[in-house]
Amino acid sequence: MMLRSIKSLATSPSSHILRRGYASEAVPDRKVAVLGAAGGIGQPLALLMKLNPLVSSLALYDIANTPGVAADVGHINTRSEVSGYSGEAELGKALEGADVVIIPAGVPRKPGMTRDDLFNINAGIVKGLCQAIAKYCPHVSIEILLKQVCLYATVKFDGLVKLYLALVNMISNPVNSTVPIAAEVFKKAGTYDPKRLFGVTTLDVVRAKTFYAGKAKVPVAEVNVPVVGGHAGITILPLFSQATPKANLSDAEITALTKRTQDGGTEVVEAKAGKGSATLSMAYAGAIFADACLKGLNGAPDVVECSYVQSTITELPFFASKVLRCFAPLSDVALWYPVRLGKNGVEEVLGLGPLSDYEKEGLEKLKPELQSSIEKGIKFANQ
Ligand SMILES: NC(=O)C1=CN([C@@H]2O[C@H](COP(=O)(O)OP(=O)(O)OC[C@H]3O[C@@H](n4cnc5c(N)ncnc54)[C@H](O)[C@@H]3O)[C@@H](O)[C@H]2O)C=CC1
Ligand SMILES: O=C([O-])CC(=O)C(=O)O
Repeated sequence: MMLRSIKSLATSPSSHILRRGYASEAVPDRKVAVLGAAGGIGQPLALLMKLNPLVSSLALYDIANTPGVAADVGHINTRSEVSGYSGEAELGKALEGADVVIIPAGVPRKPGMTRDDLFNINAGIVKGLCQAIAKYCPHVSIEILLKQVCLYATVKFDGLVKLYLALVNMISNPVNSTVPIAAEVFKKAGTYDPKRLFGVTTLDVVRAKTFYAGKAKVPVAEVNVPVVGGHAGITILPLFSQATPKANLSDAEITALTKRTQDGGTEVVEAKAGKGSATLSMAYAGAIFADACLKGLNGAPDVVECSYVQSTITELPFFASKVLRCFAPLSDVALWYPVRLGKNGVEEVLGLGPLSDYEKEGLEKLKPELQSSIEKGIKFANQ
């Protein structure tokens, strides 16, 4: 069987396909689009993506101010070519041919607000952007099956044309609802592939690692902590019982670490006192997750990150957990847990592993809130 994937828009000119050819197999061309690129997260994220050698083309889109950000970041002497796109009329150009689309567009919290308080504004923003992604970001993949070689060297081919969407990294809050909104929009457009839609919960992992290292007095670079569930308050469930390196922390210390991880976003919102929420640490976390997606697309083995994806790990349709580097279909429920990433997006949604009694209790407590946020997103998208 000869299998060849031609990544390109159906509407793209053939020169585009050639430009994205296979001459440099080791580091393929990859286009990353950032939507909301002129914002508090968008700007440092644009900088970090410009520093990523896996990116060959960086498209920066916002409703305003992107030309300046693109000119600034574009002067950095790294591999990628940078282009800025401003206003809805340019959204299509920003998205065309993108392999990874990162969405930090929308309003951030102010003190006293929950992430869900952002729903009314951000749900509409995310819906509109996802409609554009569904329109401009499918890649055509042609699988050619070598059917038969007979005596006279007659060769028969069977072609199978498939549509694949770019990998979508959703940062905009409330993530617990914006990911289901995106899923519904893609379903309506006929472009939904659960392996290719991710809620970015990496910042929860980043925080859990930092707080654990401080408390356990272990080198932060060596720390691993899975964080599962969702991305708001008690739906964020760090699994400190699985943290490595192991440390002998008391129940009270684990409870305090859990609460601090769950309230990490609020800690920043309050410290910024009305000037927004986490931007720098979020840009860092977003860059880590996008890098994992690019590595997965490029075929690197064993790329595992936590992400909020469609999942069957629990009865909830979306759930965050570990994902193995890949992009294959999950099933009907989402919960945030580790996923393995690969050429197609999610290759495998990894299980939760053994939970402590405290974590089991946390898991049961988070389900009603997460379920209702998922339903709210689905309802909005179908109005
Ligand atoms: N997933 C996570 O862990 C985190 C998520 N967030 C969320 O990220 C979002 C962005 O936060 P910030 O960058 O601090 O906000 P910001 O207000 O500084 O930037 C948002 C940007 O989005 C742009 N924008 C608004 N509507 C748009 C549209 N239709 N198309 C494209 N761009 C549009 C704005 O012009 C602005 O430049 C918020 O919803 C925030 O809650 C923030 C931190 C962590
Ligand atoms: O707390 C917020 O509003 C922003 C966010 O999601 C985070 O920092 O985790």
